[in-house]
Amino acid sequence: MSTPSALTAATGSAAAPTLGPAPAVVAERLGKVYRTGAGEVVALHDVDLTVHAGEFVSLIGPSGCGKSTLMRLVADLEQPSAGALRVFGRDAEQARRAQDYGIAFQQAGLLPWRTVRGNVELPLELTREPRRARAARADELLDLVGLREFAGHHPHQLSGGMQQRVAIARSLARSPSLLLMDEPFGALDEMTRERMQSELLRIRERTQAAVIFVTHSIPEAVYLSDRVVIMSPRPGRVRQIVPVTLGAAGERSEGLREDAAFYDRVSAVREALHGAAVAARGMDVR
Ligand SMILES: Nc1ncnc2c1ncn2[C@@H]1O[C@H](COP(=O)(O)OP(=O)(O)OP(=O)(O)O)[C@@H](O)[C@H]1O
Repeated sequence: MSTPSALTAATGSAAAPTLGPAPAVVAERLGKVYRTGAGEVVALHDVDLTVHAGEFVSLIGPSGCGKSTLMRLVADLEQPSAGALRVFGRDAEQARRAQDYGIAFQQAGLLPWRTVRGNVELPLELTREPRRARAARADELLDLVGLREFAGHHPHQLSGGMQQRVAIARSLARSPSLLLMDEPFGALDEMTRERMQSELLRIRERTQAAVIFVTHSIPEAVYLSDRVVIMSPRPGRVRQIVPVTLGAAGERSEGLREDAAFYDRVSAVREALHGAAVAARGMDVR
């Protein structure tokens, strides 16, 4: 069950006066039911969430609670069964056509027959960007993720972390105002993962894009986010939203991971997650 205060915090800005840029994402009473041969699966029910322009929000919750489904709805890869969804004030299909967002999911999803440069340039080719502009943009992005010298390599010649960096560079090709990242670091070892998190903070500081980030790691969510959204077990709802308040992306250094304020936020998210699980078990006992 969602707490009223969490929902108020989550949706408050949906009704706020339209000052400043439109929120990156507004979901109102969003629902998704999958219909399969074996019956119906209610993946999301009454999800209310606002992600502000430039904000970093992580989604965390038990396996199967609908995190990826929510991302797929925002990306217009699935259609909602109920409720409303706006991406920068447009519906999800318009936002996809306007290329308001970039996507980086767990599998880097690179085309193996293309070079690193070819992969990064792909979104620009699809929109028929002139060759020279494409090359210049790819150079810029490969610099940003520290892979310029690997431009001519193919994905299989790179480590997992490097492949993810290529995927992130590609997701930034059209300078999106929103990045959708579904467990992008899930398959990486701990050291590489921490390095990638720091890089993502740096990239975010440079691009000022809003980010919706799915993860199973509480410390990762806290280290990266402005707010952590805790979802309840299926059918997924927003159970609670934990503000992180550890400073801007550019102010978060490696040392923060040892900071008492960091541990405090990690505990707050852990308790909220635990509360969501207990509440769900309570609901099941009927
Ligand atoms: N295409 C589909 N058809 C039928 N059911 C689906 C489909 N995609 C997802 N589901 C179901 O919807 C529910 C939510 O799935 P989803 O992948 O969104 O969860 P998740 O929170 O991202 O899980 P995880 O943390 O394990 O990645 C699950 O019960 C899943 O089995």
